[in-house]
Amino acid sequence: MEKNKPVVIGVAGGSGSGKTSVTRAIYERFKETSILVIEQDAYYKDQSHLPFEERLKTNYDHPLAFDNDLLVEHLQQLLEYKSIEKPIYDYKVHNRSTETIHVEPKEVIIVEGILILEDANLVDLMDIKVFVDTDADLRIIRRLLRDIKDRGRTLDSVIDQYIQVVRPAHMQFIEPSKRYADLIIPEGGENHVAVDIMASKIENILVKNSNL
Ligand SMILES: Nc1ncnc2c1ncn2[C@@H]1O[C@H](COP(=O)(O)OP(=O)(O)O)[C@@H](O)[C@H]1O
Ligand SMILES: Nc1ccn([C@@H]2O[C@H](COP(=O)(O)O)[C@@H](O)[C@H]2O)c(=O)n1
Repeated sequence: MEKNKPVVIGVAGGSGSGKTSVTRAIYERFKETSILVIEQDAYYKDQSHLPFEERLKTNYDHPLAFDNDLLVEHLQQLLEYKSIEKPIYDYKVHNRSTETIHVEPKEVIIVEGILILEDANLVDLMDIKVFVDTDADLRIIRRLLRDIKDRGRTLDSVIDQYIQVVRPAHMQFIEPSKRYADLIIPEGGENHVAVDIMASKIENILVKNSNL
């Protein structure tokens, strides 16, 4: 029997906005069905040719930092129910690992990342586009705590990167991409009403696709 077309949900938003929390909340709803998550961060360009000191200088909030061609190719493969080898990203060394993760296709695909609504080729593949909208003060506080705890950063480096790169790129690229969203979710994964609405929309699309 032929399989239904998978549903693709894009979860965008600024760094620290709560994209991962929203993604996790949706994942929990569909984990018994068939769901996978693709993080745009896994598709940061390979920088193995650069020494560590040079990799520190990369602007990781600019669209050109990502290998979106590979991300689009992988999404197209998953839409055809073909498996992929997803890259693994290491924030501590600012580079991809030499290893990959084998990902089997699923019925629900979540693509999550700061700049996924900025690329028309990615947007074209999405059935539902979400933007997690959280005030800048909360985003920087969350990012500070997370980057020091999980990503091997110092207080000074997080503040410096935020002022020099993250904030300007947010205003130039991320905030304007909000206009492509179908749903704008204030505050992230704790917004249970928004998560309920998304879950029922995903259910509807799954039913519709099964009747095609
Ligand atoms: N509603 C919330 N209240 C408090 N902390 C939160 C909330 N949502 C997320 N966080 C925390 O903020 C940090 C960033 O959230 P995350 O979901 O990873 O954001 P993003 O993926 O958009 O960068 C994480 O450490 C997370 O635990
Ligand atoms: N080597 C890197 C790569 C990325 N970043 C930052 O990560 C942010 C995106 O991740 P979120 O989970 O916060 O959405 C982005 O703003 C980059 O600045 C980094 O610091 N180092």
